[in-house]
Amino acid sequence: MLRIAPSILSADFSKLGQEVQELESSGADWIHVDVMDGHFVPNITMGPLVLESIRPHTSLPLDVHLMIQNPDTYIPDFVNAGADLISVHAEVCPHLHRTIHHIKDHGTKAGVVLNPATPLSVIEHVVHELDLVLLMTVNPGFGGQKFISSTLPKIKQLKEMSLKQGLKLDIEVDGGINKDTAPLVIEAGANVLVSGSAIFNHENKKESIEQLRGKSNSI
Ligand SMILES: O=C(CO)[C@H](O)[C@H](O)COP(=O)(O)O
Ligand SMILES: [Fe+2]
Repeated sequence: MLRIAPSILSADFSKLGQEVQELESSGADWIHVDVMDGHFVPNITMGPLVLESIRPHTSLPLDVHLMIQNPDTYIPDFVNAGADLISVHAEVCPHLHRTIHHIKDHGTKAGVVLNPATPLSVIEHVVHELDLVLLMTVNPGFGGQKFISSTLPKIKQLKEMSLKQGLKLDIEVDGGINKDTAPLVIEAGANVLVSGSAIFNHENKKESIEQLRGKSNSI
């Protein structure tokens, strides 16, 4: 099932409650929350307190993308703040299996994120334990970057791996997803599309979400 997960990185941070409500009424499936620490990525965004403050404003699943070093330390805080799914970057997890179990032991769904340069081989040993794999289609750190099309074969490869092993795995993509790139990633096998700037720069959020689903061709 295709799901659209708008990233609130492009929202107006002074009214996040209203912004998530509007995304929900515009047809979003999940809310994607980008957590950046200024170390793993050059940008700093939000932490568990912000997640907690938006939690009462939507019943949609909160999809937390941790772009932070030492994620294990902060997992309980994000769980308590209301995360439904927590994804960690393989690049910062020397004990990936342990970290995934740390998330799942809290009753929260677990995902692993791979940068464009990180191969699928790093998740081969844990893929059957995951709820989701998030393939970055830009280098993480900022919204509004250009989609890197050389990531498409990796999406296809992951879809094949998932089919071959009979996994119930969501394949999420993140970065530069808009009405032109959405059909490419869907064709390659992605079923969860994160999109920030394409939704927030559009005058009509409902229309932009429908465009990402391929239900509307208007601009
Ligand atoms: O993880 C991210 C950046 O690291 C964001 O989720 C992503 O960039 C979304 O923004 P856009 O759709 O504007 O590319
Ligand atoms: Fe993200």
